Amino acid sequence: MLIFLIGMMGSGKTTLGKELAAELNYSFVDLDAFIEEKEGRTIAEIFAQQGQQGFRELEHKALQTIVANYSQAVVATGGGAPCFFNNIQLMNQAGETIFLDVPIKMLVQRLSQSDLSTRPLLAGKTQSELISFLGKTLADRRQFYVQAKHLVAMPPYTINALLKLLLL
Ligand SMILES: Nc1ncnc2c1ncn2[C@@H]1O[C@H](COP(=O)(O)OP(=O)(O)OP(=O)(O)O)[C@@H](O)[C@H]1O
Ligand SMILES: O=C(O)C1=C[C@@H](O)[C@@H](O)[C@H](O)C1
Ligand SMILES: [Mg+2]
Repeated sequence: MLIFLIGMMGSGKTTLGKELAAELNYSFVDLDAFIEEKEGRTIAEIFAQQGQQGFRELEHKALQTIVANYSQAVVATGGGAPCFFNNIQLMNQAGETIFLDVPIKMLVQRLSQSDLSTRPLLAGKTQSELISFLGKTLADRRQFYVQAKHLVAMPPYTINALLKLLLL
């Protein structure tokens, strides 16, 4: 089975995805890391050199490659991945999708403690700019995120709760 974790930057896709994959004895694939390795460039460099549109094209191709090459994996997607091309349908057809729905306040708390320079859409933003950007972005993206087959609202999540959701 392929399991895709989707949600905003800071919602815990990478953190939780690693734990879930270890629990299931599945491969763990981080879409952003997969793109960086394939390209030999960081996400920030790709944005700087090719813009967001160029990055979204690489992201779509990477997702197609993962779907074609993995059968048992937990995939932590990038925050915007479900919102471009037909990526959400692609993931829903290929496996199980879980939307990690985390309140903006908590995203801000977590992200302000992390390195924003690796996240080009957030780099250089003040705390109040971060709050308004995340609020607006989540409002735009929710229509895609809610197409996931499963929704987990609010932390704390437990691995057991996720396994139950997936009937595993
Ligand atoms: N359940 C949790 N409880 C507390 N902190 C958490 C939890 N999950 C993640 N974090 C923290 O929040 C930050 C963001 O988590 P993580 O990188 O897993 O998010 P992400 O969804 O993969 O974000 P991105 O889309 O930017 O890759 C990290 O600093 C991480 O330690
Ligand atoms: O939310 C987004 O649009 C992004 C999230 C990150 O995971 C990266 O995929 C990139 O920084 C863009
Ligand atoms: Mg991540």
